[in-house]
Amino acid sequence: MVVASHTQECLNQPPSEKATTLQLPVIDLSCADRSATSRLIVEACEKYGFFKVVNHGVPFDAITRLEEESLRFFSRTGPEKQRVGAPNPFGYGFKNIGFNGDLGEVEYLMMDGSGGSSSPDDETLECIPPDHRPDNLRSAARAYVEVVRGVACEILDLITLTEELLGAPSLGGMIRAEGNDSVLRINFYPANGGGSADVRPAASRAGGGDDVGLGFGEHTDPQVLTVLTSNDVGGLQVWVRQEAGDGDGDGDGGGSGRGWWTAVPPDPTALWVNVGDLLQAITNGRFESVRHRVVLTTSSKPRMSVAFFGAPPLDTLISSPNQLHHQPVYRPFTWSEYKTATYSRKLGDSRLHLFRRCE
Ligand SMILES: O=C(O)CCC(=O)C(=O)O
Ligand SMILES: [Fe+2]
Repeated sequence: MVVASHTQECLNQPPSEKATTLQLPVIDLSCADRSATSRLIVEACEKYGFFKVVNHGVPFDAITRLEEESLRFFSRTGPEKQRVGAPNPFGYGFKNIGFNGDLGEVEYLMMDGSGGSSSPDDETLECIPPDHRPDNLRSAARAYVEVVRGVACEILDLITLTEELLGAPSLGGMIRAEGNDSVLRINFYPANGGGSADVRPAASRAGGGDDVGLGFGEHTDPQVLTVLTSNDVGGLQVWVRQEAGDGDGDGDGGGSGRGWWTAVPPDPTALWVNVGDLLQAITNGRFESVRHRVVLTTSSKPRMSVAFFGAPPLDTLISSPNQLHHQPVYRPFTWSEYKTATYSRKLGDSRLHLFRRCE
């Protein structure tokens, strides 16, 4: 999938095309019929690469505690926040998303999401004076990772119940494995896109739109699966391919292929799941990793989101089971190789095509 990078030019500029609204799939994880749930998840992954999860079992308290502690952290002064170190890989970043010049109106914290007993960011924190250490935030993040990782594994286990994947190596096992490379990212987008509502360009105001800038540029997540939660401030948009949706937009807004940017209505009680690039490769392209972005609005409240990115240990070989292909689309590769390819490119750049087999 070719993904256009719109990020650079768009800092503080709302994207020109408007998002449509569309009913996105909702999965009830408490449903006792696991095969029916499995079918619904597979259908959602094939059609949208994205779905909402309700009755997921993550206690609302765990989410609100993490949000409150995160808000406390992001309310500190810039120099205080920077004391936790740059996000390399764990730490605090702002405006620069990643290492290759991508910019967004976002502050973020990268934390270990592996659920392992000793976490690499413990060492990073050793050098920070105790009164600057976000200890409460870290314990809230650990508690949250514990449960959200379980949800990610359950969803992956449900996917492997489908006939074609029966007998394939367990997808959930990849994220449960000792040494899994999962991470937690807490995003904080300023109210009013970081300025007053009047920062909107005239064209946007004339159109009656309330978008004020780009929080997080268009991209796909490189890992297996992302589980996202946010507060009640919207901004997330997903790209729905024309074959999947019945959107009423003009259908050629961004990236490759025809489709629509679709606004995801915020729901702090729900989780949202994105198919990542690795899952696209494992399913031989049957699932498509979803392109998404965050467009800031005139909300007087900051948007906060917490993304759990489920990833296997670095040396895990990514390949699709025989049942899923006559012709494998991608050559086998390790997560480590893929990660290197991802982090040496820009946020919106296409990466999976580098791993396609030569025809
Ligand atoms: O803030 C959001 O809703 C999305 C963030 C995101 O896409 C990411 O952290 O990869
Ligand atoms: Fe993302």
